[in-house]
Amino acid sequence: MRRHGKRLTALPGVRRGLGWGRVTAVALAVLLVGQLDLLARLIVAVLSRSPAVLPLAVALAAVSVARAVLAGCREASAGRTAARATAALRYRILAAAQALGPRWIAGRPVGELVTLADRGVDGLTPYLRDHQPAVALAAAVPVCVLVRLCWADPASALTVAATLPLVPLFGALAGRHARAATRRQWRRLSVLGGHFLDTVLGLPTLRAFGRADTHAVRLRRVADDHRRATMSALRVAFLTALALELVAALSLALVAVPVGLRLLAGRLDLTTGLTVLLLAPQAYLPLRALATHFHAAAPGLAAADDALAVLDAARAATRKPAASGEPAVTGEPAASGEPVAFGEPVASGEPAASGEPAAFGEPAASGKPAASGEPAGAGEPAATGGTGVAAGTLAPQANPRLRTGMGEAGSGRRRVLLRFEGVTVRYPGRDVPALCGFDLTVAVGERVVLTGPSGAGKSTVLALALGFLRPTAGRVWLDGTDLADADGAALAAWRTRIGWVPQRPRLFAGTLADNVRLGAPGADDARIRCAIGDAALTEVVAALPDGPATVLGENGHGLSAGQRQRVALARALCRDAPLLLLDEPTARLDPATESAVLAATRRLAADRTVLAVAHRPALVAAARAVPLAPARALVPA
Ligand SMILES: Nc1ncnc2c1ncn2[C@@H]1O[C@H](COP(=O)(O)OP(=O)(O)OP(=O)(O)O)[C@@H](O)[C@H]1O
Repeated sequence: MRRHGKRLTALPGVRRGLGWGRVTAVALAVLLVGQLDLLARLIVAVLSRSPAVLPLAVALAAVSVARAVLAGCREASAGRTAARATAALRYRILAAAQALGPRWIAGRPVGELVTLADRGVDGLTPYLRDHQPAVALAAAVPVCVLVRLCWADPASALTVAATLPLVPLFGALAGRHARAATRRQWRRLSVLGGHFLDTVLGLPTLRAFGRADTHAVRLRRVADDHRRATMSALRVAFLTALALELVAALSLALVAVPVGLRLLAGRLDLTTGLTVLLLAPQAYLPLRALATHFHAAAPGLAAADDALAVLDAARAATRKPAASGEPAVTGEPAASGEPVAFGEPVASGEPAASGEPAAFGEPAASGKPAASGEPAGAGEPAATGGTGVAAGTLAPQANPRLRTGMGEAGSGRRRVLLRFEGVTVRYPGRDVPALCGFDLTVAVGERVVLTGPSGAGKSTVLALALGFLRPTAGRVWLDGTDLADADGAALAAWRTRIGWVPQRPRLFAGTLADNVRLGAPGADDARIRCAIGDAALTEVVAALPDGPATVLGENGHGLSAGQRQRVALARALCRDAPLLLLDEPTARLDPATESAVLAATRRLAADRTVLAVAHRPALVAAARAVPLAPARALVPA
């Protein structure tokens, strides 16, 4: 519990809410003692027909109202705190998932993440709304009651003080089992959520292959596991409550019986006896309530483990390493294999580190490589391109030349936008790396197409360029910034300059225009229409009932796979980004549509940098081809 406490209190409003909860707990404890004290006196006054009845009744009514109002305010505040904190945590989980990227999300059952962000985070409400305020009450009330009992009857106070620790002691013993049981229950629930969503999403496939029944049986088995885990958690909760009731009842008997005997023997006055009998149960009550709230909060705390793990993973993934090597801004030629800093020109046509040929359609080398030792950034005439911008700047519009790539070609020098140096990527749990010692340099304005057999690591290269992955070895330079040095904000800025068409594009429920606008939230209708036209979608959209305003179903339901691909292309084109990353943009298209999309892509690529993956010769013919061999072929046996 303490493990989470500190981190959960860092959520917005929680610290203030807990502070207010502690203050009101003390006030409520004082009011409770006063209320019961007055009640005891009032009963005695009524029995003895004392004239103090009226003032005592008025005082009791006033204290009762004050207590009720304070308790109401406290509950409302706790509810508000919990709602605010859970909303913030949910947002952070989604932001963390976004920072971790699609590869991380794809690596775990999507239903688990949904269950975590939904029911898991909801489970924290009882912890923040009920359990935390109950902790404050459990600390304040017994102390106030004991102080009052000490004053009224020290013998009873001693009995209460001696038996009171038994309640938290039994609670803690049972709590250990409860924590393990609820942890098991939460695990089963997330597995169930994952299976359920996987089954629903894959229902068409399952039905087509006649496997829906088998999956239903599996789902039932997982649901049974969850039911058993839930029953086990409930059993622990019921047994704990029973044990605590017994402890409290026995403890009260130890207080009440002597008080009764002393009352009968006339060794205790009625007011004191009544005060003790009314107050003593109140010392145990908040501790028993705390145990109940603990059981209600336990599932949320189990989910908090997972939520904090996701946030930690995102922090680790986007943390800027302390002393990683800075790129040497020395002005050495790119071919020397040294890292090239942002703003450093590369001689056009000069073989890159990987020994690739000059970019397609670009004039051959006309400029000499910068002499070693010559400062790369400074001292270059502005017209020759790529100068004067500090290394590490991934922000958009860092250099307007990036927009077009013009000028560099003319001057014979082109600035390096992307550079992979001896990059190796090994996915967790895989013996063979996905990429091994990969080298590639992409200059501004270049069009490069990665080719190679399935599994050669083409999509992995794009994931590195997007900053979704970090290399196991080697370096990736994103516009002169080492990917290893790029933190979350730098990567977010870098991605604003990228138009990306993934291999399996994801469309969202909403209008077709909204799906295209996702790439450029401020785009007006004319720009959307233009992007739709460029992606050869005009006829498709015209045939839809409401044109671009037609509402699509989940993941573009209502469009063919090829049409969905083109919507994703339109989204990337609409973004008007200087760098396009295309992962098989024309897969799933018929030859006629493919050539229309290719023509549009080539037109747009004319003033952009393009790194594409393609098996089809049509796209390869329009750019510099970089063949990739599967890494296992490069790894010595
Ligand atoms: N998340 C992952 N976890 C483990 N291994 C992965 C993961 N993603 C990819 N791989 C492995 O890495 C290798 C390269 O995958 P990648 O998707 O980059 O290949 P590709 O060349 O794009 O293939 P295709 O042409 O079929 O899309 C493959 O062997 C694949 O099995």
